[in-house]
Amino acid sequence: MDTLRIAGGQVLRPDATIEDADILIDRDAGTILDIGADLDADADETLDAEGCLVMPGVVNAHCHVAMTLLRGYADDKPLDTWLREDIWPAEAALTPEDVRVGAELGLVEMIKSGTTTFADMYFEVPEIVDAVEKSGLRARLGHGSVTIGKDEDDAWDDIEESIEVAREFDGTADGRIRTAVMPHSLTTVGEEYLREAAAEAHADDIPVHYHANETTDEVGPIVDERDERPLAYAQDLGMLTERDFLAHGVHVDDEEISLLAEAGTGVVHCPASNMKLASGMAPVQAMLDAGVTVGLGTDGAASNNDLDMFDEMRDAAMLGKLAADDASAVAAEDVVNMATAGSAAAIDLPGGALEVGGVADIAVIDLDAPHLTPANDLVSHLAYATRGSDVRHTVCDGQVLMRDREVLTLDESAAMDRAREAIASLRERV
Ligand SMILES: N[C@@H](CCSC[C@H]1O[C@@H](n2cnc3c(=O)[nH]cnc32)[C@H](O)[C@@H]1O)C(=O)O
Ligand SMILES: [Zn+2]
Repeated sequence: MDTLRIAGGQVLRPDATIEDADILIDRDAGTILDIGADLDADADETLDAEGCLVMPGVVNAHCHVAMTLLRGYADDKPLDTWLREDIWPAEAALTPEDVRVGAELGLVEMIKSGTTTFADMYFEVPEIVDAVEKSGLRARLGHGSVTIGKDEDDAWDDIEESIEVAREFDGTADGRIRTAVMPHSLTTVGEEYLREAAAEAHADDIPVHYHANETTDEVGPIVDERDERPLAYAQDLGMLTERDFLAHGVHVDDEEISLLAEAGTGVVHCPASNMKLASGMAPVQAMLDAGVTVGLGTDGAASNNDLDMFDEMRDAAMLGKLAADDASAVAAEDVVNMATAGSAAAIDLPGGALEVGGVADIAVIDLDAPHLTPANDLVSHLAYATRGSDVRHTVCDGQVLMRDREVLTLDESAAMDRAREAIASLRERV
């Protein structure tokens, strides 16, 4: 058996306690063999974790990873205007190669900041699949479909593509890639298309992922036209089941929160994007209290503007308190849980906890930094003080993706060079 040992660190356990322990990993199976003191010194490879906190790899449960190319491309506008005036015209000019370049840059950024798993909605998905396969990360990928403004044939083609892509790539990259059917949102995709997408996805046991209740501009028309809240509409469409997950859930009322809790549908909270686009404050504590599965996501780098999930944890804690008008709301342990086990549960992928027999998806945080000193409470530090750049090693599925801050599976400087070239050429075309 080929083994990897992570030695000498402090390990964050699923109950948020911290234990001095080594971790021994079966690299062939990609799973954790043991967690404890003085494990096998003869392991095939050892990662030093002296002075480090060893935690589950972070799970970014909602992203558009190739949007790294559009980082800083258009800022300081609300969602609808930002998409229509800037983002959609730029995206219309992206080539498959551009998406590949943007995705690789984003994957490097994720690996460097301790993210081992993510969920992604974009287009040119085969390029993203290839990049994820090469990167060693775990992901749930899908093609985002929009039908408004399209004739019927084009609209059905876009929905078909989402279904086909989900079927074709589910289980690829040795099972690290799973998929979802991804109609963009309840307002940008028409009713008959949503119904069909959900039925086709569920017929193959594939989840549906979409944006919902992100802005009041999006909720208003649904309520006016249908005299029902968006999530009641989603339930009627068959896309509010236990396997489905939605992004944002900012403007949800108490009845919708109950619907989510009863249905077991995951909600991915994206606090930075919600603040930047001034979309609103999600009632995260209320959702947690109701028993909703809540995960955490960055959304795309054009509305964030990075893919650092440690930033996101801090934002979630801060915004959650403001939204609840309660400093005890969305506490440190809650956000760490949201970014790990909560996200993994929402997108239904393994990971989010360090347990014997579980997947070896791990981030090792270097605690030897002024902003992490003194170590009064390491869970507090993860939520409030740690930065993605504090990550020293990243392991996914038992493979070392970054060792001593060097990314091993992708070429970091080449990814940056290619992104610079791609955006220069895009700016000439748009
Ligand atoms: N096939 C679609 C693309 C859908 S992919 C997912 C889309 O979500 C967009 N997006 C990024 N962030 C957000 C957000 O916060 N809310 C809604 N859409 C977003 C992103 O720019 C991308 O166009 C088309 O015809 O353009
Ligand atoms: Zn999004």
